Amino acid sequence: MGTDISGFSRSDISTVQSQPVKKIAIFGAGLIGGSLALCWKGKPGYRIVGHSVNPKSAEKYVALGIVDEATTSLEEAALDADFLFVCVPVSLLNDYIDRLASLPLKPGCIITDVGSTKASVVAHAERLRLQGATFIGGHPMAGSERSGAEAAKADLFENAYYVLTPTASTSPEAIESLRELLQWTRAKVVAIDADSHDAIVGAISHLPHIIAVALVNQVASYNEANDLYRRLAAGGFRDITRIASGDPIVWRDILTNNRGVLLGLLDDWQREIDGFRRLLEAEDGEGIAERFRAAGEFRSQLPERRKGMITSLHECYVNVPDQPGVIGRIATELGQACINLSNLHIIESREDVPGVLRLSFREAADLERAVALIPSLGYEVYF
Ligand SMILES: NC(=O)C1=CN([C@@H]2O[C@H](COP(=O)(O)OP(=O)(O)OC[C@H]3O[C@@H](n4cnc5c(N)ncnc54)[C@H](O)[C@@H]3O)[C@@H](O)[C@H]2O)C=CC1
Ligand SMILES: O=C(O)C(=O)Cc1ccc(O)cc1
Repeated sequence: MGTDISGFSRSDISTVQSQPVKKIAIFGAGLIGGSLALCWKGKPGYRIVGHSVNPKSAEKYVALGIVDEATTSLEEAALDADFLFVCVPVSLLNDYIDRLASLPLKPGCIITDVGSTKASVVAHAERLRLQGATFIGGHPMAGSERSGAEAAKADLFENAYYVLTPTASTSPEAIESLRELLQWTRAKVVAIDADSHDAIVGAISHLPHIIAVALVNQVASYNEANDLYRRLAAGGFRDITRIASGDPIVWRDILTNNRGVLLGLLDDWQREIDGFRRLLEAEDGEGIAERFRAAGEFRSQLPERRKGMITSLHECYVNVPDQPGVIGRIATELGQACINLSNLHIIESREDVPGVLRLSFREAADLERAVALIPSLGYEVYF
């Protein structure tokens, strides 16, 4: 079986060529909506239509090649669509679903969303009793601290979990049809109920985002008196607080929407921290060591690294001379060696870190290959 450069096989093409083209409407093609759109864009049998309230954004979706067409008309995007993906911040989801439900949608179409919380939107859609359409809550559990259409990537969800939250009244055929479409994301699709989703994701994603932001703000306040805090924070601190750079509006909406769950989790967090305080007050070194042992044991049971919530980046620093063309050369050589660079950052101050270029990779294997290649180009690499 042959495979073409966009990754689909000839048998995929012949299967879909005989079937009518499926229209996929994406409402809000930002990081997540845009990345989903790219999973189907250019594949035979799909037409991707982007919607934005902002005409400039709609034009940008087409210019970036994320969608086949874009419109500012909700109705135009929704009409005849087989799948409608609502990819806007959580506080807007219910309103979008209300407005879509008021339109003469294609019978049998599936409306889904990508919000990071699921209970409220699923309950809202259940109450609406959609006529002829099915709503299935969805959450692709991969992302990044970046946002907007420019950050969209076709492989964002590869190997990640994609949670669907059907209810007792969702037809198995509709779930199957959405699952089939989501195969193009190469994510692992799982179905759980919305309340369990919010409890689990609250603990493994939302609480860590709160902790990261609190930690950064605590250190920022010390830094007001002494800039060394910031300058020495380039290593582990930088890594564990990466998620504090998430989009403020997206995170405002997620945290306020999952408020009930988070208040309970913060009580438990307070108890954990108070436990540490008591161990320190009692100078109980063995107690502290025991906490590290318990954490290490559970952590060693986590699944192998896969893209998911709080994916860490793999980074190295490269020392390069201040000459024109050097950065371009490194990027080109990595590209030619098929090493996927996820970000390249020029560091202004040489004092803080061992090199002036920071290269980030999503996969550890790409970092390893870059670290092996770069010295052969004549540059020192640190990681
Ligand atoms: N950021 C992440 O890593 C992840 C986010 N999500 C969820 O995906 C959804 C979208 O988030 P991102 O793609 O990260 O955000 P984004 O900021 O990249 O994209 C948001 C999209 O919504 C549109 N939008 C924003 N405000 C709007 C308004 N007032 N009216 C109409 N459209 C508006 C924007 O134009 C943009 O197209 C959110 O519900 C979020 O909870 C899910 C998984 C991961
Ligand atoms: O950047 C990271 O590692 C994240 O945790 C991204 C993320 C943010 C929100 C989600 O609902 C899912 C994933």
